[in-house]
Amino acid sequence: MTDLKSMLATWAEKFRPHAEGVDLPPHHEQCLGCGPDNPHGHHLQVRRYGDGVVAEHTFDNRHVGAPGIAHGGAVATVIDDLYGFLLYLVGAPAVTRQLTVDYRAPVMIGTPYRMEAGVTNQEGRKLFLAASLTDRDGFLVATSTAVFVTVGVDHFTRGTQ
Ligand SMILES: CCCCCCCC(=O)SCCNC(=O)CCNC(=O)[C@H](O)C(C)(C)COP(=O)(O)OP(=O)(O)OC[C@H]1O[C@@H](n2cnc3c(N)ncnc32)[C@H](O)[C@@H]1OP(=O)(O)O
Repeated sequence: MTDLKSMLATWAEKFRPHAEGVDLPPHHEQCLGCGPDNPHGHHLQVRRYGDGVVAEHTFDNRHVGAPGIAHGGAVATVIDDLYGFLLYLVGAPAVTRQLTVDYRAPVMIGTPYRMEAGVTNQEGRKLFLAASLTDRDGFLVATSTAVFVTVGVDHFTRGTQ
């Protein structure tokens, strides 16, 4: 299990501008969205793309809802985690206050999708975010918006009390 101390020790290296196209580091090793050591996780790999972030992602049989189709909650999980990489570029930790997903078409198991996310507006502590998921033909499968609220490190100590 990732402890808070080791997670925070790596944050200065994460919450800074990263070069275009580079792989961004996971939030921590056990993160459900991107942690490489979480056997139940999505192992999302994300790159900086201009002012936003991009990932190519394929859902597998651990994430099935209806046969052959990704569970909507799994799709929302990955989108939520993708937003978490924008925080590196913003330069401050934040958490999801509101997340909406418009499921325009089924997300198929075993099919690669391109996911993009960016910041549409920032007002004080509030970050307004948007994301999209498209297939290889550029067909729009899902769109999303979210409101994240920046928090201090003390927010994360709650999980260790
Ligand atoms: C390190 C990053 C890892 C990223 C991993 C992926 C993301 C995640 O999974 S995060 C986990 C899920 N999210 C959570 O657990 C968060 C739970 N919620 C909370 O802890 C609190 O509600 C928290 C911290 C978000 C906000 O609480 P608090 O600090 O009291 O702020 P609060 O005053 O309620 O709201 C802050 C501002 O947001 C505004 N706001 C709240 N909800 C909304 C909304 N839906 N739309 C627009 N604005 C909103 C408020 O009006 C307020 O605005 P202003 O400052 O102008 O008055």
